[in-house]
Parts: sequence; structure tokens; C-alpha cells
Amino acid sequence: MLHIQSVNQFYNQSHILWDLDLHLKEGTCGCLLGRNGVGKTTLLKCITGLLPIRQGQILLNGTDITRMSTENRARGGVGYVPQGREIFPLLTVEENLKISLGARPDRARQIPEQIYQLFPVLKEMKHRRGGDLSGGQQQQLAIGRALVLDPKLLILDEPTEGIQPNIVRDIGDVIRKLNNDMGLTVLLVEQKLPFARRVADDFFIMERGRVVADGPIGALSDELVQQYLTV
Ligand SMILES: Nc1ncnc2c1ncn2[C@@H]1O[C@H](COP(=O)(O)OP(=O)(O)OP(=O)(O)O)[C@@H](O)[C@H]1O
Repeated sequence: MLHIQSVNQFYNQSHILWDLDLHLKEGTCGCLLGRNGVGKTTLLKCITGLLPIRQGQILLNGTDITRMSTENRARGGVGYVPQGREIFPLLTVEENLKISLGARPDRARQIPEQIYQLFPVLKEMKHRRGGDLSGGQQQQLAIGRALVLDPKLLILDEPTEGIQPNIVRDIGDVIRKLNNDMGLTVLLVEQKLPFARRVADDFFIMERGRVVADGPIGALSDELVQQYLTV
């Protein structure tokens, strides 16, 4: 589904991603793990097009998206929930969701009801300003906004960061539902291992800009955790 081949990425002279390969299977949920600063967010931004890559290739369902703009990738099915959520605090919940409508290929004018079914709180609060929502509600709004585009691949950067446990559980349930019941392919960066083990099918561990271990989440051993993830 998503094939990342020999990607190299730099910030000016700093070489951040090194010949990175990653293959995410259709309909699975993959979790990208790794210590701070290994390049996880950088990789996600390369997939969304926010950072054009210097070398390598990214294929989505066989289409080469390496040189496509972020907008075209979004139209082509790449949904992104950035770290820190980046919702618009002065716009209402509904306006935040509607922002994505213009990029839908079918030019729909209404928020798909399915979004409100997945996140009833967004319906209850649709006339409230984004900035008035709790962190967990804002995260649900950020996921809802990405889903408005009807993506094929949903990318989430640390969706549970700074969120209270009951909402973390709800977000995990929604990711599983999107993935299991609706067949959406998911790639997430996550620091919380219990959450990763609950929602992911496969893991990818990064170290110094490369994927150094991967496999089914059940094979994420204590040794791997010790070697690559504990600080
Ligand atoms: N805009 C930037 N300009 C220069 N260097 C950057 C920039 N963004 C990130 N870096 C550096 O690139 C490296 C990889 O950062 P990145 O944010 O991708 O790591 P990460 O694995 O997502 O870490 P974290 O878990 O802390 O978010 C780090 O050394 C970071 O300092």
C-alpha cells in the first residue's frame, strides 16, 4: 500500500533519514516507534509532502507520489493528523471540519455524518470554538478533520500525547474501528507502548534515521524495547 524506498532526507546539511525503507500493508495499522529525535516526524512529513525528499521514492498504491504536492497527496488519499493537532482555535468545530471539504474530490458541502458518529462530542460541540475544547476533544477534532477528506491512508503523529486516559481509550477504539471495520490503512507514531500494542498490527522501530527492526506487534520483545526504546 505504502512503499518507501531508499529515502534520504536532510535539514540543510544535517542528514536525518538514511536510505530508509518501509512497507506498510493495505488495511493494516503500523506503529512507528523510536526514541526522541530519530526522525519519526520527519518521515511522516516526507510521506505527506510537507518535506520534499532529497532522494528516494514513495509509492502509494503503486502511484509514485514522491514529487506530488501536499494538496495532491491529500486528494489522493493521504490524511494527516499532525503532532500538536494544529486545529484553528478561533474557528468553530464545524468550521475546522469544513476546511477540509474543499479538498475532497467530490466537492461535498456537508460534513459526512460518519464523522459525528465516530466522535459524538464533535456534534455536541459543533458551534463551539476549537480553542475552547479540551486537549482530547481537540485531538478528536484533528482526526475528524483528516477523515473529512476520506483518506485511504491515515497518518497520526503521537495521537495520545498529553491526553487523559479515558479519551486515549476512545481514540484507540476509533483507530481500531477505522482500521478493522472500514479497512483504512493507518500509520502512527506512538510513544506509549500499551497503546501501540493495543491498536497496531505491525511495528517499525527507527534508530538514527533508519528502520532497524519491524514485524508483527506480538513480536515486539522486551529485548527490542530495551535496545531501541528505553531511555
Ligand atoms: N526544522 C528542522 N530543522 C532542523 N533540524 C530539525 C528540524 N526538525 C527536526 N530536526 C532535527 O531532526 C532530527 C529528527 O527529528 P524528528 O522530529 O523527525 O524526530 P522524532 O523521532 O519525531 O522525535 P520526537 O519523538 O522528539 O518528535 C532531530 O535531531 C531534530 O532535532
